[in-house]
Amino acid sequence: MNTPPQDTPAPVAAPGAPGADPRSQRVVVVGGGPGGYEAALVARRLGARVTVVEQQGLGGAAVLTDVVPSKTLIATAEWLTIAEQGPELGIRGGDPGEPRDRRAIVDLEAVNARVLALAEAQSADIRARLEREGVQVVHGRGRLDGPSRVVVEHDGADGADGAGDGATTTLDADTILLALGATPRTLDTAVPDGDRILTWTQLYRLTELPERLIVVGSGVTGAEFAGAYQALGSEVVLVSSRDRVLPGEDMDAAELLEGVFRSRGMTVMSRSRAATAERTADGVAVTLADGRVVTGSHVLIAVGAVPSTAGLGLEEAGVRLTESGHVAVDKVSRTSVRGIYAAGDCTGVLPLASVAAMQGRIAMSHALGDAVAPLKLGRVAANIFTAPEIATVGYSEARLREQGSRYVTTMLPLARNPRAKMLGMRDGFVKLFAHPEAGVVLGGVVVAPRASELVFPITLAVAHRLTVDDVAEAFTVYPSLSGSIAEAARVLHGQVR
Ligand SMILES: Cc1cc2nc3c(=O)[nH]c(=O)nc-3n(C[C@H](O)[C@H](O)[C@H](O)COP(=O)(O)OP(=O)(O)OC[C@H]3O[C@@H](n4cnc5c(N)ncnc54)[C@H](O)[C@@H]3O)c2cc1C
Ligand SMILES: NC(=O)c1ccc[n+]([C@@H]2O[C@H](COP(=O)([O-])OP(=O)(O)OC[C@H]3O[C@@H](n4cnc5c(N)ncnc54)[C@H](O)[C@@H]3O)[C@@H](O)[C@H]2O)c1
Repeated sequence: MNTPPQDTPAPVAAPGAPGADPRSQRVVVVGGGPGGYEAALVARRLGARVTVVEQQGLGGAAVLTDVVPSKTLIATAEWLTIAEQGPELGIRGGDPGEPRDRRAIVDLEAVNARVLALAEAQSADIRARLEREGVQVVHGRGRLDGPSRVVVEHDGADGADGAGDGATTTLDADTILLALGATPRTLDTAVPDGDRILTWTQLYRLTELPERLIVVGSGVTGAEFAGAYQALGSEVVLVSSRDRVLPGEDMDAAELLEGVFRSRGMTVMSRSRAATAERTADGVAVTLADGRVVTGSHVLIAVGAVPSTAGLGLEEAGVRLTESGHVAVDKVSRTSVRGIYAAGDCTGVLPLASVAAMQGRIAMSHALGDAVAPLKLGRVAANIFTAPEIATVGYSEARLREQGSRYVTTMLPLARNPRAKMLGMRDGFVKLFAHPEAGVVLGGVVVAPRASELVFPITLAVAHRLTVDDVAEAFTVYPSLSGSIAEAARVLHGQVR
């Protein structure tokens, strides 16, 4: 898990505490992604008058272009990966065939239509929920006009606001939450055209599978899409500027995944920085910094994201931004301006939907004088939706080493687990980290199909400071994949003194 240090602006008093009646508080949330809409619900529950300003659609990038669409696409890829086991498990004709043969059975237009319909429906559900709870939703682009006012610029796209091009609405606020999110980082020398040179938000317009997809960037986004498109039937070249895929993740997990990618026929180019991407007569050409040229039918640029904080009057209002343009916040989501909070990807704390939502909830509890516990990054659970999935929780091994913490660890290969053998699963492992004397579980990594579901017992152990003996003594079903978690805890029992 990646846990960048948090900036700590000078402490300021919570505007709603102590004694202020939340019902007299006007809260304006700018940005309706998980950071914003979860916060709006908490603020309403605490009795405040709440307005959410959103320019794109409720649910934000998480629902409309990032989490929901990518995981829905990956669901189709996952079915094809499972079907590969068909012949081994005695199913005649169950094998979807070599990746290139899948082009005949995958209807990408139908896949993407499903993806987009699901995202739209979820966005509509969130809007309906907010309105049902009494949150006012205003469509438009919000910007700060000083420390306690938001001006909304309308583009006329939402008739419900009765506002047209150039019209503005002014919202005065006691508390403002900035939940602005981020957008794909692009390279000046690889300008996306939405057709052959693509960002991840543009992938869902494709009606046919890319014949040969070049993925630039081997972070979580690049790895997830490279794996998914390969499973769907595209030939995939993954261009990684670093030594290995997933440079920020558990090294054993990243090495295992890279091995799986290669064994499935993916070309993984490490220490290869893309310098330019250009259209050719029938596709694209990516030129690497060392002069090599990689050709393909399409290229996906997945080189990170930039916070959506520019041009919104933040610094003019006194909100301190970091060098990378993120809003500097402390562990209760306060910015450098009293009454202005920030949550989610625009803060750069840890770009996950779950963390954004938690930061937003914490901000509102703090602002409105409710009980609040600061954000604890050492407990976050995350998952990389590749095949196999990589789920992590708590402290990573890199972090434990970095901070000089003493720990004991064990890693059990999934191939030894009886249920995994029955299911024909080979690639994966369970790894636990624990304190060498107290035996408290500090973190863990699960690499397995559906690791996102399997990791929860470790999440509970980390959240409640359970020991390896607590985990080892709990019953697990026989046979089950989660049996490996209890088994790993039993191994660690012998190492804890
Ligand atoms: C491809 C991909 C897959 C991902 N998958 C996962 C995953 O599986 N699990 C996970 O936990 N995380 C995942 N993430 C990360 C996750 O998407 C983000 O952490 C999450 O979206 C952050 O939520 P947010 O509320 O900060 O911002 P966003 O979801 O980006 O929402 C911000 C909203 O604010 C709006 N906005 C911005 N500026 C203004 C303005 N001035 N006025 C009005 N509205 C404005 C934007 O239009 C947007 O709708 C993924 C990211 C990517 C790129
Ligand atoms: N499943 C999930 O929860 C999920 C999925 C996707 C993203 N995310 C979140 O988003 C964050 C960002 O992930 P990301 O992958 O979008 O960005 P990232 O910044 O983590 O990775 C981008 C990668 O691109 C490489 N790169 C940059 N320029 C390059 C070039 N010119 N040529 C080749 N490689 C180049 C970088 O070295 C880096 O490794 C993650 O840390 C994660 O928190 C989460």
